[in-house]
Amino acid sequence: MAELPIHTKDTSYKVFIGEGLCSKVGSLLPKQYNQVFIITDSHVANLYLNEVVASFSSNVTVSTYTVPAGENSKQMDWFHECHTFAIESGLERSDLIVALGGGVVGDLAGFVAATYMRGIDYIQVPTTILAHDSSVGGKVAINHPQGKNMIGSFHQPKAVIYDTETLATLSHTEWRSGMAEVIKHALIADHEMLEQCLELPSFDSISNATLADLLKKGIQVKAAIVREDEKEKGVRRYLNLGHTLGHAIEAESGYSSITHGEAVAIGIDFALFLSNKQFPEATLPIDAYRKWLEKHHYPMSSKLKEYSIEALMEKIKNDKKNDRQQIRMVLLSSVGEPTLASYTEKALMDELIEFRSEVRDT
Ligand SMILES: O=C(O)C(=O)C[C@@H](O)[C@H](O)[C@H](O)COP(=O)(O)O
Repeated sequence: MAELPIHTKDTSYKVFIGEGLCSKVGSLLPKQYNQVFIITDSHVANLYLNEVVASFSSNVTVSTYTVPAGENSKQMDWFHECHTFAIESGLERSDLIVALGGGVVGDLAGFVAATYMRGIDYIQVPTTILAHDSSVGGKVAINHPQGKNMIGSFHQPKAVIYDTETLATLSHTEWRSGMAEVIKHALIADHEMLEQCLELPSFDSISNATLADLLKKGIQVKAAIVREDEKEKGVRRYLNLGHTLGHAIEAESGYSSITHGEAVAIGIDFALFLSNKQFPEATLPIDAYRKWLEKHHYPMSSKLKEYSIEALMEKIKNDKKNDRQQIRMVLLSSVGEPTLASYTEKALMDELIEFRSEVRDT
Protein backbone atom coordinates (compact mmCIF):
# COMPACT_ATOMS: atom_id res chain seq x y z
CA MET A 1 0.00 0.00 0.00
CA ALA A 2 1.26 3.48 -0.88
CA GLU A 3 0.35 6.66 0.96
CA LEU A 4 0.21 9.95 -0.95
CA PRO A 5 -0.14 13.12 1.12
CA ILE A 6 -2.57 15.86 0.11
CA HIS A 7 -2.08 19.30 1.63
CA THR A 8 -4.23 22.40 1.45
CA LYS A 9 -3.86 25.64 3.39
CA ASP A 10 -6.13 24.39 6.19
CA THR A 11 -5.91 20.63 6.16
CA SER A 12 -3.93 17.54 5.18
CA TYR A 13 -5.03 14.00 4.48
CA LYS A 14 -3.73 10.82 2.93
CA VAL A 15 -4.61 8.89 -0.19
CA PHE A 16 -4.05 5.21 0.62
CA ILE A 17 -3.68 3.28 -2.61
CA GLY A 18 -3.22 -0.46 -2.93
CA GLU A 19 -4.91 -3.83 -3.25
CA GLY A 20 -7.50 -5.19 -0.84
CA LEU A 21 -8.22 -1.89 0.94
CA CYS A 22 -12.04 -2.24 0.93
CA SER A 23 -11.68 -4.70 3.80
CA LYS A 24 -9.50 -2.23 5.72
CA VAL A 25 -11.60 0.95 5.45
CA GLY A 26 -12.63 0.84 9.15
CA SER A 27 -9.03 0.55 10.30
CA LEU A 28 -7.59 3.28 8.04
CA LEU A 29 -9.74 6.10 9.40
CA PRO A 30 -7.83 9.04 10.87
CA LYS A 31 -9.95 8.86 14.06
CA GLN A 32 -12.72 6.86 15.74
CA TYR A 33 -16.36 7.53 14.78
CA ASN A 34 -19.47 6.25 16.60
CA GLN A 35 -21.64 6.14 13.51
CA VAL A 36 -20.88 5.93 9.82
CA PHE A 37 -23.29 6.46 6.94
CA ILE A 38 -22.17 4.78 3.72
CA ILE A 39 -23.54 6.20 0.47
CA THR A 40 -23.04 3.98 -2.55
CA ASP A 41 -24.73 3.03 -5.82
CA SER A 42 -26.66 -0.04 -6.94
CA HIS A 43 -23.76 -1.40 -9.00
CA VAL A 44 -21.04 -0.95 -6.38
CA ALA A 45 -23.29 -2.10 -3.52
CA ASN A 46 -23.53 -5.57 -5.06
CA LEU A 47 -19.78 -5.83 -5.34
CA TYR A 48 -18.15 -4.17 -2.33
CA LEU A 49 -20.66 -2.88 0.23
CA ASN A 50 -20.61 -5.97 2.49
CA GLU A 51 -16.82 -5.94 2.60
CA VAL A 52 -16.69 -2.26 3.54
CA VAL A 53 -19.43 -2.63 6.17
CA ALA A 54 -17.58 -5.61 7.68
CA SER A 55 -14.39 -3.55 7.97
CA PHE A 56 -15.92 -1.54 10.85
CA SER A 57 -15.71 -2.89 14.38
CA SER A 58 -18.94 -3.97 16.07
CA ASN A 59 -19.13 -0.87 18.29
CA VAL A 60 -19.57 1.39 15.23
CA THR A 61 -23.16 1.85 14.01
CA VAL A 62 -23.19 1.52 10.22
CA SER A 63 -26.09 2.58 8.03
CA THR A 64 -26.08 2.45 4.24
CA TYR A 65 -27.95 4.21 1.48
CA THR A 66 -27.88 3.12 -2.17
CA VAL A 67 -28.67 5.40 -5.12
CA PRO A 68 -29.14 4.14 -8.69
CA ALA A 69 -25.87 3.75 -10.61
CA GLY A 70 -25.27 6.52 -13.17
CA GLU A 71 -24.79 10.26 -13.54
CA ASN A 72 -28.50 10.94 -13.07
CA SER A 73 -28.16 10.25 -9.34
CA LYS A 74 -26.03 13.38 -9.03
CA GLN A 75 -29.05 15.61 -8.74
CA MET A 76 -31.25 17.39 -6.24
CA ASP A 77 -33.77 14.60 -5.59
CA TRP A 78 -31.13 12.08 -4.57
CA PHE A 79 -29.23 14.71 -2.61
CA HIS A 80 -32.42 15.40 -0.66
CA GLU A 81 -33.10 11.66 -0.17
CA CYS A 82 -29.61 11.18 1.27
CA HIS A 83 -30.22 14.00 3.75
CA THR A 84 -33.59 12.54 4.75
CA PHE A 85 -32.04 9.14 5.34
CA ALA A 86 -29.17 10.67 7.33
CA ILE A 87 -31.63 12.52 9.59
CA GLU A 88 -33.76 9.40 10.04
CA SER A 89 -30.65 7.37 10.89
CA GLY A 90 -29.75 9.86 13.64
CA LEU A 91 -26.48 10.86 12.02
CA GLU A 92 -24.78 13.49 14.19
CA ARG A 93 -22.26 16.20 13.53
CA SER A 94 -19.39 14.10 14.92
CA ASP A 95 -20.23 11.14 12.63
CA LEU A 96 -18.77 10.15 9.29
CA ILE A 97 -20.07 9.79 5.74
CA VAL A 98 -18.34 7.25 3.49
CA ALA A 99 -18.57 7.77 -0.29
CA LEU A 100 -18.20 4.27 -1.75
CA GLY A 101 -18.16 4.34 -5.55
CA GLY A 102 -17.07 6.32 -8.58
CA GLY A 103 -17.16 10.02 -9.30
CA VAL A 104 -20.95 10.32 -9.11
CA VAL A 105 -21.20 8.84 -5.62
CA GLY A 106 -18.07 10.70 -4.49
CA ASP A 107 -19.43 14.07 -5.62
CA LEU A 108 -22.94 13.42 -4.29
CA ALA A 109 -21.91 11.98 -0.91
CA GLY A 110 -19.21 14.63 -0.54
CA PHE A 111 -21.79 17.36 -1.11
CA VAL A 112 -24.16 15.72 1.38
CA ALA A 113 -21.26 15.76 3.88
CA ALA A 114 -20.48 19.40 3.05
CA THR A 115 -24.05 20.47 3.78
CA TYR A 116 -25.46 18.06 6.40
CA MET A 117 -25.65 20.03 9.65
CA ARG A 118 -23.43 22.61 7.89
CA GLY A 119 -20.68 20.10 7.25
CA ILE A 120 -19.51 16.79 8.69
CA ASP A 121 -16.50 14.54 8.04
CA TYR A 122 -16.41 12.18 5.10
CA ILE A 123 -13.99 9.87 3.36
CA GLN A 124 -13.76 8.80 -0.24
CA VAL A 125 -13.54 5.11 -1.17
CA PRO A 126 -13.21 5.35 -4.96
CA THR A 127 -13.93 2.32 -7.13
CA THR A 128 -13.23 3.66 -10.63
CA ILE A 129 -10.25 4.99 -12.58
CA LEU A 130 -12.10 8.28 -13.08
CA ALA A 131 -12.32 8.72 -9.32
CA HIS A 132 -8.51 8.93 -9.01
CA ASP A 133 -9.29 12.51 -10.06
CA SER A 134 -12.67 13.28 -8.51
CA SER A 135 -11.97 11.76 -5.06
CA VAL A 136 -8.99 14.05 -4.46
CA GLY A 137 -9.11 17.81 -3.95
CA GLY A 138 -12.48 18.35 -2.27
CA LYS A 139 -14.64 19.46 -5.20
CA VAL A 140 -18.11 18.09 -4.42
CA ALA A 141 -21.31 18.89 -6.30
CA ILE A 142 -24.52 17.86 -7.97
CA ASN A 143 -25.63 18.72 -11.49
CA HIS A 144 -28.32 21.11 -12.68
CA PRO A 145 -30.11 20.41 -15.98
CA GLN A 146 -28.43 23.54 -17.29
CA GLY A 147 -24.93 22.73 -16.18
CA LYS A 148 -22.65 20.14 -14.70
CA ASN A 149 -21.61 20.51 -11.02
CA MET A 150 -23.46 23.83 -10.80
CA ILE A 151 -24.47 23.31 -7.15
CA GLY A 152 -21.55 22.41 -4.97
CA SER A 153 -18.81 23.26 -2.58
CA PHE A 154 -15.19 22.66 -1.65
CA HIS A 155 -15.09 20.13 1.19
CA GLN A 156 -11.93 18.09 1.66
CA PRO A 157 -12.29 14.43 2.68
CA LYS A 158 -10.54 13.13 5.80
CA ALA A 159 -8.95 10.32 3.77
CA VAL A 160 -9.12 8.65 0.37
CA ILE A 161 -8.94 4.85 0.50
CA TYR A 162 -8.37 3.57 -3.02
CA ASP A 163 -8.59 -0.18 -3.45
CA THR A 164 -7.13 -0.87 -6.90
CA GLU A 165 -8.64 -4.38 -6.88
CA THR A 166 -12.03 -2.75 -7.50
CA LEU A 167 -10.79 -1.62 -10.91
CA ALA A 168 -10.78 -5.22 -12.17
CA THR A 169 -14.56 -5.12 -12.62
CA LEU A 170 -14.75 -1.92 -14.69
CA SER A 171 -16.50 -1.93 -18.06
CA HIS A 172 -14.76 -0.71 -21.23
CA THR A 173 -16.81 2.47 -21.02
CA GLU A 174 -15.60 3.10 -17.47
CA TRP A 175 -12.01 2.51 -18.57
CA ARG A 176 -12.36 5.08 -21.32
CA SER A 177 -13.98 7.54 -18.98
CA GLY A 178 -11.24 7.22 -16.38
CA MET A 179 -8.27 7.13 -18.74
CA ALA A 180 -9.35 10.47 -20.25
CA GLU A 181 -8.63 12.10 -16.87
CA VAL A 182 -5.33 10.21 -16.64
CA ILE A 183 -4.15 11.56 -20.02
CA LYS A 184 -5.45 15.02 -19.03
CA HIS A 185 -3.12 15.00 -16.01
CA ALA A 186 -0.26 13.95 -18.29
CA LEU A 187 -1.00 16.69 -20.84
CA ILE A 188 -1.06 19.47 -18.27
CA ALA A 189 1.97 18.44 -16.29
CA ASP A 190 4.13 15.55 -17.34
CA HIS A 191 5.79 14.84 -20.67
CA GLU A 192 7.03 11.39 -19.68
CA MET A 193 3.65 10.37 -18.32
CA LEU A 194 2.12 11.46 -21.62
CA GLU A 195 4.54 9.23 -23.55
CA GLN A 196 3.63 6.38 -21.21
CA CYS A 197 -0.09 6.97 -21.87
CA LEU A 198 0.31 7.22 -25.62
CA GLU A 199 2.24 3.94 -25.73
CA LEU A 200 -0.31 1.97 -23.72
CA PRO A 201 -1.52 -1.24 -25.33
CA SER A 202 -5.26 -1.89 -25.39
CA PHE A 203 -6.77 -1.05 -22.00
CA ASP A 204 -7.57 -4.75 -21.53
CA SER A 205 -3.92 -5.63 -21.41
CA ILE A 206 -2.59 -2.93 -19.08
CA SER A 207 -0.95 -4.54 -16.07
CA ASN A 208 -2.12 -3.69 -12.54
CA ALA A 209 1.32 -2.26 -11.81
CA THR A 210 1.22 0.11 -14.81
CA LEU A 211 -2.28 1.25 -13.96
CA ALA A 212 -1.38 1.86 -10.31
CA ASP A 213 1.69 3.80 -11.45
CA LEU A 214 -0.38 6.04 -13.75
CA LEU A 215 -3.00 6.63 -11.08
CA LYS A 216 -0.35 7.65 -8.56
CA LYS A 217 1.22 10.01 -11.08
CA GLY A 218 -2.18 11.54 -11.87
CA ILE A 219 -2.95 12.02 -8.16
CA GLN A 220 0.45 13.65 -7.66
CA VAL A 221 -0.18 16.10 -10.52
CA LYS A 222 -3.49 17.01 -8.91
CA ALA A 223 -2.05 17.18 -5.38
CA ALA A 224 0.58 19.72 -6.45
CA ILE A 225 -2.06 21.97 -8.05
CA VAL A 226 -4.57 21.68 -5.19
CA ARG A 227 -1.82 22.48 -2.68
CA GLU A 228 -1.16 25.76 -4.48
CA ASP A 229 -4.79 26.71 -5.21
CA GLU A 230 -7.47 24.79 -3.33
CA LYS A 231 -10.42 27.06 -4.24
CA GLU A 232 -9.71 27.44 -7.96
CA LYS A 233 -8.70 31.07 -8.01
CA GLY A 234 -5.79 30.42 -10.34
CA VAL A 235 -3.82 27.34 -11.38
CA ARG A 236 -6.54 24.87 -10.35
CA ARG A 237 -8.43 25.95 -13.45
CA TYR A 238 -5.86 24.00 -15.46
CA LEU A 239 -7.39 20.78 -14.09
CA ASN A 240 -10.42 21.75 -16.18
CA LEU A 241 -8.64 21.07 -19.49
CA GLY A 242 -11.27 19.66 -21.85
CA HIS A 243 -14.10 20.25 -19.37
CA THR A 244 -15.66 23.40 -20.87
CA LEU A 245 -16.89 21.57 -23.94
CA GLY A 246 -16.97 18.21 -22.13
CA HIS A 247 -19.45 19.42 -19.52
CA ALA A 248 -21.60 21.06 -22.23
CA ILE A 249 -21.78 17.75 -24.12
CA GLU A 250 -22.72 15.88 -20.95
CA ALA A 251 -25.45 18.36 -20.06
CA GLU A 252 -26.78 18.36 -23.63
CA SER A 253 -26.90 14.57 -23.63
CA GLY A 254 -29.02 14.64 -20.46
CA TYR A 255 -26.11 13.13 -18.48
CA SER A 256 -26.89 9.75 -19.97
CA SER A 257 -25.62 8.82 -23.41
CA ILE A 258 -21.94 9.68 -22.92
CA THR A 259 -19.72 9.33 -19.86
CA HIS A 260 -17.91 12.26 -18.23
CA GLY A 261 -14.48 11.15 -19.40
CA GLU A 262 -15.60 10.40 -22.95
CA ALA A 263 -17.09 13.91 -23.19
CA VAL A 264 -13.93 15.41 -21.68
CA ALA A 265 -11.84 13.49 -24.26
CA ILE A 266 -13.68 15.37 -27.03
CA GLY A 267 -13.22 18.58 -25.05
CA ILE A 268 -9.47 17.97 -24.88
CA ASP A 269 -9.39 17.46 -28.67
CA PHE A 270 -11.08 20.87 -29.06
CA ALA A 271 -8.63 22.45 -26.58
CA LEU A 272 -5.71 21.06 -28.61
CA PHE A 273 -7.26 22.43 -31.80
CA LEU A 274 -7.53 25.91 -30.21
CA SER A 275 -4.05 25.63 -28.68
CA ASN A 276 -2.58 24.84 -32.07
CA LYS A 277 -4.07 28.03 -33.46
CA GLN A 278 -2.97 30.18 -30.53
CA PHE A 279 0.52 28.72 -30.36
CA PRO A 280 1.45 27.73 -33.93
CA GLU A 281 5.10 27.27 -32.95
CA ALA A 282 4.23 24.66 -30.34
CA THR A 283 4.56 21.01 -31.25
CA LEU A 284 1.41 19.64 -29.69
CA PRO A 285 0.68 15.92 -29.97
CA ILE A 286 -2.65 16.39 -31.74
CA ASP A 287 -2.30 13.49 -34.16
CA ALA A 288 -0.92 11.18 -31.49
CA TYR A 289 -3.82 12.13 -29.20
CA ARG A 290 -6.41 11.41 -31.89
CA LYS A 291 -4.76 8.07 -32.70
CA TRP A 292 -4.91 7.27 -28.99
CA LEU A 293 -8.64 8.04 -28.91
CA GLU A 294 -9.19 5.88 -31.95
CA LYS A 295 -7.07 3.02 -30.63
CA HIS A 296 -9.08 2.89 -27.41
CA HIS A 297 -12.44 3.23 -29.15
CA TYR A 298 -13.48 6.60 -27.75
CA PRO A 299 -16.47 8.37 -29.28
CA MET A 300 -14.54 10.70 -31.59
CA SER A 301 -15.11 14.43 -31.99
CA SER A 302 -17.29 13.70 -35.03
CA LYS A 303 -19.92 12.92 -32.37
CA LEU A 304 -20.31 16.69 -32.09
CA LYS A 305 -22.36 16.51 -35.27
CA GLU A 306 -25.15 15.01 -33.14
CA TYR A 307 -25.45 18.24 -31.14
CA SER A 308 -26.63 21.72 -31.95
CA ILE A 309 -23.75 24.19 -31.67
CA GLU A 310 -26.16 26.83 -30.32
CA ALA A 311 -27.33 24.46 -27.56
CA LEU A 312 -23.73 23.58 -26.63
CA MET A 313 -22.86 27.28 -26.51
CA GLU A 314 -25.79 27.94 -24.14
CA LYS A 315 -24.26 25.41 -21.73
CA ILE A 316 -20.72 26.73 -22.25
CA LYS A 317 -21.96 30.22 -21.32
CA ASN A 318 -22.71 28.83 -17.83
CA ASP A 319 -19.23 27.44 -17.30
CA LYS A 320 -17.87 28.23 -13.84
CA LYS A 321 -14.55 29.53 -15.18
CA ASN A 322 -16.14 32.30 -17.20
CA ASP A 323 -15.56 35.89 -16.24
CA ARG A 324 -17.51 38.97 -17.37
CA GLN A 325 -18.99 37.23 -20.37
CA GLN A 326 -15.60 36.03 -21.50
CA ILE A 327 -15.41 32.27 -21.93
CA ARG A 328 -12.21 30.98 -20.41
CA MET A 329 -10.67 27.98 -22.10
CA VAL A 330 -7.76 25.96 -20.74
CA LEU A 331 -5.21 25.58 -23.55
CA LEU A 332 -1.67 24.24 -23.77
CA SER A 333 1.22 26.35 -25.01
CA SER A 334 3.10 23.04 -24.97
CA VAL A 335 2.78 19.74 -23.12
CA GLY A 336 3.06 20.51 -19.41
CA GLU A 337 2.40 24.23 -19.98
CA PRO A 338 -1.31 24.92 -19.50
CA THR A 339 -2.63 28.44 -19.89
CA LEU A 340 -5.96 30.26 -20.01
CA ALA A 341 -7.38 32.00 -23.07
CA SER A 342 -10.51 34.16 -23.17
CA TYR A 343 -13.02 34.09 -26.01
CA THR A 344 -16.16 36.04 -26.68
CA GLU A 345 -19.20 33.87 -27.21
CA LYS A 346 -19.15 34.63 -30.94
CA ALA A 347 -15.44 33.87 -31.31
CA LEU A 348 -15.71 30.53 -29.51
CA MET A 349 -18.80 29.58 -31.46
CA ASP A 350 -16.95 30.21 -34.73
CA GLU A 351 -14.08 28.03 -33.49
CA LEU A 352 -16.47 25.27 -32.51
CA ILE A 353 -18.15 25.39 -35.92
CA GLU A 354 -14.76 25.17 -37.64
CA PHE A 355 -13.61 22.34 -35.36
CA ARG A 356 -16.79 20.39 -36.00
CA SER A 357 -16.49 20.78 -39.74
CA GLU A 358 -12.86 19.58 -39.69
CA VAL A 359 -13.19 16.48 -37.55
CA ARG A 360 -13.53 13.44 -39.69
CA ASP A 361 -16.15 10.74 -39.28
CA THR A 362 -14.96 7.39 -38.02
O1 LIG B 1 -10.45 19.16 -9.41
C1 LIG B 1 -10.61 20.02 -10.26
O2 LIG B 1 -10.44 21.22 -10.01
C2 LIG B 1 -11.05 19.66 -11.60
O3 LIG B 1 -11.42 20.52 -12.37
C3 LIG B 1 -11.02 18.23 -11.97
C4 LIG B 1 -12.05 17.82 -12.99
O4 LIG B 1 -11.49 16.74 -13.68
C5 LIG B 1 -13.33 17.34 -12.34
O5 LIG B 1 -14.17 16.73 -13.29
C6 LIG B 1 -14.10 18.39 -11.62
O6 LIG B 1 -15.11 17.82 -10.85
C7 LIG B 1 -14.74 19.42 -12.52
O7 LIG B 1 -15.18 20.44 -11.70
P1 LIG B 1 -15.93 21.73 -12.18
O8 LIG B 1 -15.60 22.74 -11.17
O9 LIG B 1 -15.47 22.09 -13.52
O10 LIG B 1 -17.34 21.39 -12.20
